[in-house]
Amino acid sequence: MSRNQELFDRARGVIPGGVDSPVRAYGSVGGTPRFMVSAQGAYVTDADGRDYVDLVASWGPALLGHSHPAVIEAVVEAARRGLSFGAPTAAETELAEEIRSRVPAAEKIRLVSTGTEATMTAIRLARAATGRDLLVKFAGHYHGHSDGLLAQAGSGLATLALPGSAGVPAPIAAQTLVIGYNDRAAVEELFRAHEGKIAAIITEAAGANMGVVPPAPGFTAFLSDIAHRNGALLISDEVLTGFRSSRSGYAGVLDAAGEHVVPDLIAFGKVIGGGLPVAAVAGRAEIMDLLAPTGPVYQAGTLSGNPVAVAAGLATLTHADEAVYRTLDSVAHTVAAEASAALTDAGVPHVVQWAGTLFSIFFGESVVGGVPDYATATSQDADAYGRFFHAMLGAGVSLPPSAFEAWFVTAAHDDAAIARIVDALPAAAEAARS
Ligand SMILES: Cc1ncc(COP(=O)(O)O)c(C=O)c1O
Ligand SMILES: NCC(=O)CCC(=O)O
Repeated sequence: MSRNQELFDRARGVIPGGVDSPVRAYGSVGGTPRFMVSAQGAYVTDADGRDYVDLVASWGPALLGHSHPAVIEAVVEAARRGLSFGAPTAAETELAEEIRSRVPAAEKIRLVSTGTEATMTAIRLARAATGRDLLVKFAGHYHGHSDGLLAQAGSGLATLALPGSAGVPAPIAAQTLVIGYNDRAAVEELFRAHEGKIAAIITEAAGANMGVVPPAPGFTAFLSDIAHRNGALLISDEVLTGFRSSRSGYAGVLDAAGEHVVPDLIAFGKVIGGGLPVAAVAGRAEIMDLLAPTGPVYQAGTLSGNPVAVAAGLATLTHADEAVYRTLDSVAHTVAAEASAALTDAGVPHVVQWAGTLFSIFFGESVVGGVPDYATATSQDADAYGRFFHAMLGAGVSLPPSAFEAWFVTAAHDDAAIARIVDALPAAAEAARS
């Protein structure tokens, strides 16, 4: 028996499903999850000693590649000074300033530990600022696992085909109105039907938890306009896209396309922790100042702004210069083009979709015209993806174990790593077809 299997069997005896986050369980692709023991650059190594070119990147944070020397050094130095003080540190201000320098709409920033906390707090702030309760959310978008945000969510709920979560009180679920992404008429209808009651629209800056589904041109600006005309706020969730889609996240991609949108509140996570738990809620100063201790909205955290985690995030952002984003862009385009060519050669219908340097590939006849929303995303051929996934894994390439996730490249994916991916593609494309 493989060591991975042994560890999985043992884990299942004490951890529900053997995993601490459902997306790790290979639920939709089947098989035994790889238990990782180390990660360096573009590679992860499992308990059987096999290495894989990694296209998961810890689900986003490993922008520079795993265990980047500058990040490890910053973490070790910070750890030597102290693991946690429960008191403010200068580095928290430095990280907040670095975030604001890239995303000016983040006028003030509160650090938390997970993306879930960031969106949860953003919603509480929006409700406090508007004195309203209702929230508009898009089907297929994932904003973490707080009660109000699990209806028709992406990520693991999409993978496991769950419509929502048990254990959410009906009155709380009723505060969230879910509609299709990129559907302007549905948004207009909601604001008509619930006049004066909607606190905020929350949207992923670009959908990336049902596969990558970017906003249609003008859609995000439309959301901002309609929210503001109706006295509601726009919350942009950049937990996944932030500092990955571009240097300034998906906001930077929109800016470059001439669509300048200033969200009232923004959630960040993943890259700003560089692999350790840091996330943030940010936005207009007057709204952010509603947070305690300046305002009446309570939010707190024993380990918020933890010095070791902040050191990892700061080192990651400091090293993520223009050259890093050029590399990410070029690696992503090479991998996507090679994969698409192999699938075309094998006669597998598919479409590649982009959000800046982030992409994913949908398989199946129903997606070739493009995937604008969750209804189309769920029509994809997830079984074909599962066969493709396992063929790639067998050839030493670790893709996200779900058809509903983005493919994450890192700046450490060099020619050798890309060559291994390219060599694996023809057989994987054949497997997807059969
Ligand atoms: C867009 C988005 N928002 C929020 C979250 C939740 O973040 P976390 O897993 O850190 O709670 C995630 C990913 O997990 C995400 O992709
Ligand atoms: N795109 C999906 C995620 O990032 C979620 C990771 C997790 O829940 O473990």
